[in-house]
Amino acid sequence: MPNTQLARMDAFTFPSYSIDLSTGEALFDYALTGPDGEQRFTEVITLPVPEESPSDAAVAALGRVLELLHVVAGVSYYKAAAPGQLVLPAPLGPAAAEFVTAVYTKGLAEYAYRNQLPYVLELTPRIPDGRVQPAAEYDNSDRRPLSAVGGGKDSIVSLEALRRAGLDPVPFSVNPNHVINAVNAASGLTPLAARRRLDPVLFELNAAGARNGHIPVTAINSLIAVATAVLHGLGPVVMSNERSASDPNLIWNGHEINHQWSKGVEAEGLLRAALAEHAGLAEPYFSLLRPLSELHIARLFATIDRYDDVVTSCNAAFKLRDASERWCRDCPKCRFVFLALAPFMSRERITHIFGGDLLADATQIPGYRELLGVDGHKPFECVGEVEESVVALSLLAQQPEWRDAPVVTALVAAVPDTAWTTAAASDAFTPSGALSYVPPTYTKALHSLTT
Ligand SMILES: CC(=O)N[C@H]1[C@@H](OP(=O)(O)OP(=O)(O)OC[C@H]2O[C@@H](n3ccc(=O)[nH]c3=O)[C@H](O)[C@@H]2O)O[C@H](CO)[C@@H](O)[C@@H]1O[C@H](C)C(=O)N[C@@H](C)C(=O)N[C@@H](CCC(=O)O)C(=O)O
Ligand SMILES: Nc1ncnc2c1ncn2[C@@H]1O[C@H](COP(=O)(O)OP(=O)(O)OP(=O)(O)O)[C@@H](O)[C@H]1O
Repeated sequence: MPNTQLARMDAFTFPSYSIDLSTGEALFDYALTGPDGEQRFTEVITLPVPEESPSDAAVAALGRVLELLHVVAGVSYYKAAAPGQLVLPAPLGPAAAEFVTAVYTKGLAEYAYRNQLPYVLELTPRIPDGRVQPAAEYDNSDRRPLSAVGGGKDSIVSLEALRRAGLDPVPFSVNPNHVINAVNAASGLTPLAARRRLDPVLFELNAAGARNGHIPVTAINSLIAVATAVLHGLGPVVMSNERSASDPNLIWNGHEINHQWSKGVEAEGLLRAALAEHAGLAEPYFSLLRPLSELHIARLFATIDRYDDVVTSCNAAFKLRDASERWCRDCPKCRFVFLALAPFMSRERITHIFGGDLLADATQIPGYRELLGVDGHKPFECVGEVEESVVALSLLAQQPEWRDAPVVTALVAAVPDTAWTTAAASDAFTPSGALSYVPPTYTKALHSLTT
């Protein structure tokens, strides 16, 4: 379909979804519609099939979770045209409606900013009239947790914390790649995996110049994880989203633009409320690491060495095509994670993990200046706060092994005095008492690593 026709699309709809419980395959249909006709899409999400048939209560709760997933996974296709009308398939209660609205506005905020589409930030979904049948309560909070694994340091810290606390986690990933498979193998735990296949038509439209940009992928992966937990009779989904994920990159037209919005605490609270209201789930989902800074998580990761040969946080390794083998060593995320880990491990160990020493490479200085707030705004990537980077630098500047590294000396000279003052008073290693949804049973898991 030519882009001129896509540009005239005026509505996005959700024709149908279905699931085959014998294969775990769910089909989610979408349509962009306009005066020139419609463009249909089908996304295929395949859940792992449990050995034992799920109970009727689990099947009922699963159906409700999939209704939310159907709507949320539509963001990938909506963004190809960004029409003004978002026409939801069925009535929703207030909490589910608030969550869905936030996914399409706040979750697409970076996309709206980069494509200069301010109306996306104000989208109000059209919700069919009618009352939603209240969901039966489904309490699986005392079962084994499903722990999302992304292959990076954060999910490894959660997995080990849960294991040490005797909570017997089941690792879970969507489309596990070689990195995630290697992390799971290093854990020695038996994982579950779901598959997600975007409609290939989307890639054709992208190649032809359709609108494109970042989507709130964690919201999609989270709902797939919750669906898997329900289908397998497992307990809460445990994420590894840190406290700085809630902080925006910039403000645009009065709106916060946050690359990591669906990893943030607002999204977590909205998703929990939507799942309680729409699917009856009592304790479906939380982030174990929410009270911690990235720097604190890095310090905890340094105490665990069984994953050194496999851990990879670089997003380039997670591309659908042309993925890098492990760390690319030249992106904001590689720079930040190296800086955050370096104060807590030997130069030899970190060079082994990354396959190189970023702080010995002067070409990295401009990228580090952004992370330290000397130039530009916080990059659109999963990186910690400027303050955390300055605290890490201040620790390195005191260590004989690191203080003369070319990047460290250049950055120490570049950082303004005010930043050092702020870093000196930083609470980077004090778990935050602010909003967190970690239930009491799981607080001990966090304590097992932080104390
Ligand atoms: C790996 C990565 O960072 N991808 C982002 C990149 O996409 P790119 O085209 O370079 O590669 P692919 O990921 O292979 O995607 C190909 C196209 O497919 C579309 N698409 C992909 C996944 C999806 O769920 N929906 C889609 O529509 C899209 O059109 C791609 O062009 O740039 C894209 C545009 O900015 C980003 O959208 C890609 O991000 C992925 C969705 C992704 O998985 N990114 C995570 C690594 C990521 O950024 N995580 C954030 C958390 C953000 C959140 O709120 O959840 C983080 O860790 O901070
Ligand atoms: N493919 C995936 N399947 C399921 N969950 C995922 C996947 N990728 C990431 N996640 C989860 O999403 C959340 C955010 O991912 P993120 O990439 O920030 O974490 P990470 O890989 O654990 O650590 P790091 O920040 O070091 O990369 C984490 O809870 C992670 O476990």
